[in-house]
Amino acid sequence: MRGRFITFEGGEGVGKSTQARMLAAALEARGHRPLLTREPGGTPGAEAIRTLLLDPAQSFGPASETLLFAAARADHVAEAIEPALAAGRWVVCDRFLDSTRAYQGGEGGLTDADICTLHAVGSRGLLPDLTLLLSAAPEQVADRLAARDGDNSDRIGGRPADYHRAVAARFAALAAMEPERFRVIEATGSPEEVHARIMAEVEALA
Ligand SMILES: Nc1ncnc2c1ncn2[C@@H]1O[C@H](COP(=O)(O)OP(=O)(O)OP(=O)(O)O)[C@@H](O)[C@H]1O
Ligand SMILES: Cc1cn([C@H]2C[C@H](O)[C@@H](COP(=O)(O)O)O2)c(=O)[nH]c1=O
Repeated sequence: MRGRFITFEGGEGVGKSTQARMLAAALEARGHRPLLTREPGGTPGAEAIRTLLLDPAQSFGPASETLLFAAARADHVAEAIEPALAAGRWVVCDRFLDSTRAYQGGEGGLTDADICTLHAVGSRGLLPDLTLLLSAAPEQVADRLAARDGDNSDRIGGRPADYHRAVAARFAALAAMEPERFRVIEATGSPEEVHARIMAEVEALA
């Protein structure tokens, strides 16, 4: 039986990586052998593209930035995600297509339709079974981010607050457009409290 594909989405510092690790551990405790992975990245080639994309010393126009995310994803899907799903493993991925739609869509580069076309060509249109959108106001996670990053934001995380507000609005719009795939998870409270909300959604999937 094909495995399940679960993605975590949301803005900077809302707790996606923390919750992805907690979900993978919970699945392991239930006897699964999940693949825990991330974007951009997850394969040697995609990790190399990640280094380029997040390097503050690099500069890309909106279209080239979008194409690089799509190229990294195509490699990740072909080399890691699809083989794991085909082998019956669950895949837990920290960011995926919806991050490109929210971060690069509407920024003067490619349209949402263009991004979905690229995904159809590069990654055979693979969509998650469940997308967990972690939601918290930027001011609610500002302390977390400051403690984790200090002044060391990457090329995209370091963009102005207005950009990140627009990203949050696009995530919310995507979740409203696809309620069958998305679950919006309140990301405030302790990691354990957020994890319990997530497990309630994952139980419903299994
Ligand atoms: N529920 C929580 N309460 C308090 N701190 C948290 C919580 N969840 C995560 N953190 C801490 O906040 C910081 C950001 O969390 P994490 O790296 O999981 O977020 P993220 O969404 O993956 O961020 P980014 O997209 O910027 O990589 C980390 O230092 C983490 O330990
Ligand atoms: C997949 C993807 C990511 N981004 C941005 C979002 C973040 O600023 C970085 C990734 O860093 P993280 O610490 O691993 O969350 O990249 C993006 O703009 N578009 C995408 O498709």
